[in-house]
Amino acid sequence: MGVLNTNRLDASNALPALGSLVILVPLLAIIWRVWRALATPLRDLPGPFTARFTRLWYLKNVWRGDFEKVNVRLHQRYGPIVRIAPNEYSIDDADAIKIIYGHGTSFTKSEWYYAAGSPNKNVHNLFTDRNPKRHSENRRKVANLYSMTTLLSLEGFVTEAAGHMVSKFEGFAKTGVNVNMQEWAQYWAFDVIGLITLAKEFGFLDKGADQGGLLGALHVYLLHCANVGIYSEWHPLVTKLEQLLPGPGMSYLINFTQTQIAERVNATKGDSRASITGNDFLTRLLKMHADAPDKFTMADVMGAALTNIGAGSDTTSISFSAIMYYLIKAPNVVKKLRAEIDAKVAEKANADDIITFSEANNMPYLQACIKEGLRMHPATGLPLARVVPNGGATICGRHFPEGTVVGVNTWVAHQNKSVFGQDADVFRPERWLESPEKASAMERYFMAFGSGSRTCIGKNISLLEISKMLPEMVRRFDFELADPDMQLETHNAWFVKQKNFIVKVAKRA
Ligand code: HEM
Repeated sequence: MGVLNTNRLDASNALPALGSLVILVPLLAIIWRVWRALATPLRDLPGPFTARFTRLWYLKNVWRGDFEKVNVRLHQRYGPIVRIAPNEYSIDDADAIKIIYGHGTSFTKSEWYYAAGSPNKNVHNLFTDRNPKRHSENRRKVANLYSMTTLLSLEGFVTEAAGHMVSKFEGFAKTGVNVNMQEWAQYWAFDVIGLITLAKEFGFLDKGADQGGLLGALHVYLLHCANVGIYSEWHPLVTKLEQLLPGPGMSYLINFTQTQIAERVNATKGDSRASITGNDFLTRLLKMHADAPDKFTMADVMGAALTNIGAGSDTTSISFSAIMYYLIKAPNVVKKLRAEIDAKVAEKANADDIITFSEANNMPYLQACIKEGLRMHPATGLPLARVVPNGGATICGRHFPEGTVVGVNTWVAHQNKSVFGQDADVFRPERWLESPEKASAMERYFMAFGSGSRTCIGKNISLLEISKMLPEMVRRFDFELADPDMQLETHNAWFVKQKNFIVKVAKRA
């Protein structure tokens, strides 16, 4: 009894103490946030009011899925520097690119990137690594594989997948079904990357459907990066919770890649000479491993294969769909483009053959259309966040203390009227062909593939794929929106993906 009584006494004492804590902790948190907002030397910089005190403003707006538009509006309202979180600023200034992203700069990727990789801080990949020395060592190991010279030796795979996509679209033209362009572009992009990397299509084009829940899993991954990245200290816990979600998801991707690697290793019985005869990425990666097993481990082989497969489909399909969308909306551009393609095709020995990369590269208007589509709708839709290095840095004439996070959102950059002209919001490929000076000024602020030492390693893969696929679509088919009044809807979860880009396809009249 006595013991019971004591307990009751303890509990009644504890309650008010707990109550005080419940009030005190949030109060201290508020005081600390207000103090931090007032104490920063950047307090006069503009931005949404709540973003001064909490990252929740940024999280709420990213979660809504249209941050690229919000970000453009913020700069229209507040000017070239806008606060988007207590210690984070979005920048719109072409001169800032060299300072923040230029080769040799000491700016590092921000904590946001931690949530895009493994929660285990000892596991790194090219995209997420925030250690510049280690990143550049690892990038150097594989850079040659992504050079255009190497990739051109894989052009046969790209031709094969383009042929497959064309035959699918011939089928759609016959049956007259509505086609979700972004989805089919993603099936194609997955199968090309499968061929380039493993000499095998994943089966997306064949089946016309997601394989193994991969697309769903990538979507969850992207939602995670975009949102959890803002509170990346929660990354390990949220990752654990996500593992409880049903479906094979990312494990399908990992298992598929692992199986392909194991099959190839078994087939060649570890003898790298047998695999030298092939020329896909895996063959080359296994050869690099055989030549220097300590320097290029099997984990490096797996990492590079996974990078291709994980990063190569959303980006390429969004970009390809964007170009197609703007072409459908601009019949005059299509007319001009077709004239260029037809003239090139007339020089081919066999008009039905898929256009070669060299032919595509010699079509300036085609290249301008690709560039303009990538400008109007770049794949990434959040600021590419970097940490100001020791000693601080001056950006837009303003000193930022070390540790501040700054970034340029590609959507903001590409809508800058002082760089791209008063008609920056119009799809007009001609702007890239008007004068070399103008083109190089725009090039400086063209960030579809990022910038500097962390620029996209897969850029050449995508340009090779798109340069061959786009002219085939344009020269063989007529496209129109299934609903002529359709307003394009997108969702921004790091990548700005089209949601309702549904088209009708007909054989070219
Ligand atoms: C049109 C297609 C593509 C677009 C628009 C695109 C866009 C980008 C952008 C903007 C970055 C910089 C990100 C940052 O600074 O945070 C980037 C980096 C990267 N991309 Fe791509 N990408 C595309 C295709 C690919 C492909 C096909 C691959 C597959 C190999 C790939 C792999 C990577 C990797 C590994 C990085 C990180 C590079 C590094 O930090 O060293 N991308 N990409």
